[in-house]
Amino acid sequence: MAGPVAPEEQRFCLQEVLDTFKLCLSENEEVSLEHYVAGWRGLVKFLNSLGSVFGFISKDAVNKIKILVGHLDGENGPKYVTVQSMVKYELASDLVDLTKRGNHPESGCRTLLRLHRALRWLELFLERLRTSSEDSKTSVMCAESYNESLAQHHPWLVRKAAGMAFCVLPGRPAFFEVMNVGPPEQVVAMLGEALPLISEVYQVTETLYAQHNLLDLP
Ligand SMILES: CCCCCCCCCCCCC/C=C/[C@@H](O)[C@H](COP(=O)(O)O)NC(=O)CCCCCCCCCCCCCCC
Repeated sequence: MAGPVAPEEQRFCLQEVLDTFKLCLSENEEVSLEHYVAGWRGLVKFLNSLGSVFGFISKDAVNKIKILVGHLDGENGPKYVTVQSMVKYELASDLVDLTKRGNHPESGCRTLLRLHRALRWLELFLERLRTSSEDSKTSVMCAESYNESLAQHHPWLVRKAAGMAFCVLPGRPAFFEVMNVGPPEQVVAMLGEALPLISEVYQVTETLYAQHNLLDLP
């Protein structure tokens, strides 16, 4: 017998979230900020479903999402339609602190950069999950991915706290279950489809930021 239907937010499926990253890229390789933010919202929901230990991480992500939504919904919203237009607009209008923190601590450029770096972590972690075996440890895969990416931008205390949170990640079977995609083979297949799209969004943003020397924004 089928159980009671879970409320909408508990039934979400990671595939839908990863699919939003597909919507991010337009034909001319521009990254839609609205879809980018929607992708992150879904990931945060997933993170929250893993437990309150991850609260400090999701809180920071939510803050960043809010800042970007504020720009999107603000009076200059049309300038924030794509990451490309945002970069162009904020640089041309001197709205970015380029070398040290100053008058623009909430620029779209520096805020998105934080999520962009986290997207690299996601790419590395999902690739490890995809190629993992039944007895692989999610905590180890997560820590390795973090050390190769985000950790390089975090101070000691944040790295320590993140490392502690990783330890309580559920094991691979339970983790796959929370993803709510289906049996492990299906999770692996879904990841195989989603990953190239996530990498592409990452690469396009990375190239854009590199071209404008924005990869180290304070
Ligand atoms: C599944 C386990 C999830 C582990 C998440 C790994 C990422 C660990 C990041 C730890 C960040 C700690 C919070 C503090 C961050 C800030 O200091 C720091 C710098 O900001 P600032 O320059 O404004 O000060 N912020 C950041 O680097 C942004 C972090 C954003 C992290 C978002 C992580 C979302 C994770 C989504 C999980 C989805 C997993 C899906 C897998 C199937």
